[in-house]
Amino acid sequence: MLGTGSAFAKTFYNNNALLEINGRTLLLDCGITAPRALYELGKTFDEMDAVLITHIHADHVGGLEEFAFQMKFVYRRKPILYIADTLIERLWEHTLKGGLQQDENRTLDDYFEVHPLKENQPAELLPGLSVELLRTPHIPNKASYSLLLNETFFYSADMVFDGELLERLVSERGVSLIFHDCQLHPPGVVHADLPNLLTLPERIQEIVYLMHYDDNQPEFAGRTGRMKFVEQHKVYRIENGKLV
Ligand SMILES: Nc1ccn([C@@H]2O[C@@H]3COP(=O)(O)O[C@H]3[C@H]2O)c(=O)n1
Ligand SMILES: [Zn+2]
Ligand SMILES: [Zn+2]
Repeated sequence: MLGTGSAFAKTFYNNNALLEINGRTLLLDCGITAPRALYELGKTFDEMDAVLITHIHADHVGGLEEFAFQMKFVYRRKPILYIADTLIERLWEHTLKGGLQQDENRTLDDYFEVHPLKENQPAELLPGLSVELLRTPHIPNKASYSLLLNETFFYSADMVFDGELLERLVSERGVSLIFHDCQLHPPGVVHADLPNLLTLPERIQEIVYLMHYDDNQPEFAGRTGRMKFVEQHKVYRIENGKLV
């Protein structure tokens, strides 16, 4: 985990991750703090084979301008950008164009090999890694996509609590591991809050790991039921859909 913090956290970096599989690396969201977090882990943008964006908030896309510029002018390579088809225009027009456009014609395609993803359609993003985008509620009228990785690992984008979805993912889709954003203090208007997550049955809590939390997270040690916190800069090994 590059970071496990909320958008406003200062002692934790933005909730971004590296997914490594068969020698390839996917950057999972690229927030404002991603360049710094990579640097502290001794990694460079050149080590990323692709980046996947869940939704357009700065803690998930704010590092993309530096990523694009470094890849173009330092590493001289076009990385793959995986993103929902519905977000492509918005990402360029509303987030990146101001910094990246240098002449009239320069677009997202000049910096990234853009691979649009469709929701509910699994795609193999790296050899051995399938990803299905699930549109989950975050901000009204603003698309945000959680991820189903290799059919077994649910990684929430920012989303409000949806206990029924989690139940269905476990009982009908065979999900065996859940990393979920968690706002520690209610009310979770645009995120799942801890009291809501604590209403999950224990058998689901057992497989839930909490992330995207505020700086006061240490105060909540021992107050998360059967759920555990995802830890920043920790490497998690996942085999057959389970942490090992
Ligand atoms: N309608 C909104 C929009 C945003 N926010 C806060 O701003 C943050 C943006 O990044 P985030 O990680 O989605 O968390 C959002 C809320 O803290 C919020 O609380 N309500
Ligand atoms: Zn966020
Ligand atoms: Zn968000």
